[in-house]
Amino acid sequence: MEDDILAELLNVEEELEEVQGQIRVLISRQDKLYEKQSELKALLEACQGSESPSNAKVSAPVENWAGSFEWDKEVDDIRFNVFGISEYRVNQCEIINAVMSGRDVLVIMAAGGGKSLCYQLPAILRNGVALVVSPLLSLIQDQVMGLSALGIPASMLTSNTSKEDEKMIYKALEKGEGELKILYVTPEKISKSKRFMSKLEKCHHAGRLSLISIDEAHCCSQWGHDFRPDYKNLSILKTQFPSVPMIALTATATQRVQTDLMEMLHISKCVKFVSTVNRPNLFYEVREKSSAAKVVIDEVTDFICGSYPNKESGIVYCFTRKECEQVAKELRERGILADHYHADMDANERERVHLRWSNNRIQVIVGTVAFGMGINKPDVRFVIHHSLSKSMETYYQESGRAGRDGLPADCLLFFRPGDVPRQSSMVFYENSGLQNLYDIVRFCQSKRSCRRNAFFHHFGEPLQDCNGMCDNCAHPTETKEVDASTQAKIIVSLLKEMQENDQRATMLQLVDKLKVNSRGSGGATPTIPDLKREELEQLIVQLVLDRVLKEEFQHTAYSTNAYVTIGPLWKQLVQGKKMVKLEISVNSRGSRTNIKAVKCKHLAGLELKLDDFRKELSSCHGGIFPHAVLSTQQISTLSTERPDSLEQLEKLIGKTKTEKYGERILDCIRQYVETEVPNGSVKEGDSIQHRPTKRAKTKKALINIDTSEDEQC
Ligand SMILES: Nc1ncnc2c1ncn2[C@@H]1O[C@H](COP(=O)(O)OP(=O)(O)OP(=O)(O)O)[C@@H](O)[C@H]1O
Ligand SMILES: [Mg+2]
Repeated sequence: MEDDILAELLNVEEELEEVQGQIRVLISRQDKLYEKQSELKALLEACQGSESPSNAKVSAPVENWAGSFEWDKEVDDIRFNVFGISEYRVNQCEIINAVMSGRDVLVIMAAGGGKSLCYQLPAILRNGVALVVSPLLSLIQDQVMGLSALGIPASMLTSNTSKEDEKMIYKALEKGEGELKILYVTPEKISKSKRFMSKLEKCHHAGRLSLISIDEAHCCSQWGHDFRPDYKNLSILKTQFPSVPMIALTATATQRVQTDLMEMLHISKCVKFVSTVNRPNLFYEVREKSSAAKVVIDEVTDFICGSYPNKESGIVYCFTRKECEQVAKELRERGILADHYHADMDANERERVHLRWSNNRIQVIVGTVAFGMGINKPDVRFVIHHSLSKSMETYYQESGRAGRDGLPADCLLFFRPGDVPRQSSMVFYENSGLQNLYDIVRFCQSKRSCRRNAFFHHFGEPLQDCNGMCDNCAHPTETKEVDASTQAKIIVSLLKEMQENDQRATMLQLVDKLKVNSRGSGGATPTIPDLKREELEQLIVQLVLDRVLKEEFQHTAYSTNAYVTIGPLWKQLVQGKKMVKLEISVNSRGSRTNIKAVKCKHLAGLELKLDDFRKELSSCHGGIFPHAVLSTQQISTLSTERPDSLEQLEKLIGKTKTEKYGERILDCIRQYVETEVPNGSVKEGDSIQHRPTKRAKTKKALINIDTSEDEQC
C-alpha cells in the first residue's frame, strides 16, 4: 500500500516537473510574443499614419532622433571640448537629442556602452540642475569625481554628505545659488527625506529642475537581477514632476523588466533605445578546471603574467570568501599584486582595496559577487571566473566589467562539473534558480558552440558575427561525440538500487562508487566502461541537464548538501527512447590553455610613458583616477599623432584637458621624442618611467587639478 502511494507520488512529482518545465518555456515564448506584438502595433500605427492624410495631423511626428537639431553645435562643442570624446557610440547622439527635446527616454545599452554621457551632456546644456538617482555610494563618488575633474559642477547628497555641503546643495536647489548642474542621490533620499523632496519641489517650481535620470534602472524591477526596494518609490518623481524629462538607463533588461520599468516609473510614452548586448571587444573563453587547486592558481598566474605583463587591471571572481582570501594570497606569493574583496570585510577596508585597485596600485582584485555594480573602471583588461557564476545574466554582468573602454579584453571562466553542486545548493531556493544555473552550465559544457551566440539566444537577440572572439570560434577543440547511453543506464540503475536501500549520494560520492565498481569490486552493479573521472562528472552533469537525473537538497546544521537522484526522464533512457551524447575533447585537458586570447596591444614606448604620466598625476594629487586624466584611447591617439603645440593637442583631446594638463603632456611627448632612437625604442637609461626628470618635477608643482575635496589616495 505504502509503496503504491509512494510510486504514485513519484509519478505526480515527475509530471509536475514536466509541466513546470513547459510553463517556463511558455512564459518565455509569451514574453517574446508580447515584444513582437508591441513592435507590430508600433509598425502598424506608423503605416496608418503615413497612409492617411487625415491621420497625419493626429499621429506623432516621425521621430528622427539622428536628424538636425537647434542644439547640435553646442552639443558637439561640449562632447569634444568638455568630455574629450571625438565620436559618438551607437545611439548616444539620438538619446541626447530625445532628452534635449524634453521626452522621457528608456535606454538599454550594454555595460560600458556610454550611458552616462546620455544624461550628463544634456544636464550641462539644459537650464538648471539635473537629478541623478544611482544605487551605490561608490558609483556616485566615482561619477562626481570624474565630472569634477572635467570641471563640471556636480555634487552628491548621501548619508555621508556633511551638513555644510548639504546646506550648499539645498541653497542651490531652492534659490539657484552657486553653479550646481548635476546632483547625485541614492534612492533612499527620494523615499525617506521629506526635506529633500520639498527642496526639489521648490527647485522645480522655479523652473530649475532640468531632468531626472534613473541610473541602473533595472533595480526597480523584481524581475531584474539587483532589485532594490527603495527604487520602487521612484514612481513619485514622475507624479510630482510630470513636465521634467526622465531618462532611465540600464545595461540589461528583458522585455518583462522593460515593461515593468516603464510602468513603475510612469513613463509609458517614453522613447525606447535598445542597443545590442554584444560586446565585440570581449574574448570569451571557458577552460577545463583542474581538480587540483594549485594547478588552477598556476594557470591563472600564467594567464595574467603572460597576457598582461604591464600589470593591466583585472578581476578574479571566486565562489566563497575564504577562497577569495586564499586565491589572493597565492597570487601574491607568485608575484602578482592582488588583494581580496568580500562582504565580510568592513566597509572601510573594502573601500581601501577598491581605491587602490582603481588607482592602479594593485593589479588584481579577487572578489566574490559582492564586488559588483559599483565598478566603474573602464580599463579592466581581464575578468577571470575561478568558479562558475549562478546564471547567464550574472556572468554577462560580471564578465562585462572588462573592457568598458571599448578596447580588447579577456573573459576567462574556469569550469569543472564538480563546481555545479556547490552553486546549485546555494541557488535552488531562488525563483528559477536551478534553471538559470543549468543554462550557464550548458554554456560551459559546450566545446563547439559559439559563446557569443549563447548570449544572443539568452537575451532573445538575432545572432551576430563573433569574429573569432571566443574560444570555440577562434580555436575549435577537436571533440568527438560519444554515445554514453550505456554508462548512463548504469548510473541510473545504481541510483535506483541506492534509492531502494534508502541511500543517496553526492555527485562526487557517485563518481567514487562508479569508479570502485569499474575496478571490479562493486558487487551487483555492472562496471562502467571507458570513462575517465572528469568525463564521468561531465556525464552526470549532462544527465542532470537532460533531466534523466536531478539534484535534491538537504539542509544540515552548517550547510546544504546537493545529492544526485533519478530524474523525470530516466524511464525514457532505460527504455531506449533517449540517447545520451557526450562531447569529449580528443586532446588531453588543457590543450587550449595556450590560446593567446585577445590580441591585446601592450603599451610600449610613448604610450607607456603617458600611462606613467597619468598614474603619477593621480597618485600625487589624489582625488582623481588615472583614466580621468587621459583615457587609454587618448593615450593611443597621442602617441600616434605626437602633437607639439597646444592647438594641435586641443584638436585631439578637447579644450578642458588641454587647459588642465596640456603643457605637461607636451613636455612628456617632447622628452620622449628627444630620447627616442630610430628603431622607436628609448636610449638606455632614459626610459625613466619611475624617474621623473628635474624638469618634470618642477612642472609638477605648477599643475592644478580640480578634484573633489576628498583625498582619495
Ligand atoms: N563616444 C565615446 N567614445 C569613447 N569613449 C566613450 C564614449 N562614450 C563613453 N565613453 C567611455 O566609455 C566608458 C564607459 O562609459 P559609461 O560609464 O558611461 O558606461 P555605462 O554604459 O554607464 O556602463 P555601465 O553599465 O557599466 O555603468 C567611460 O570611460 C566613458 O568615458
Ligand atoms: Mg553606468
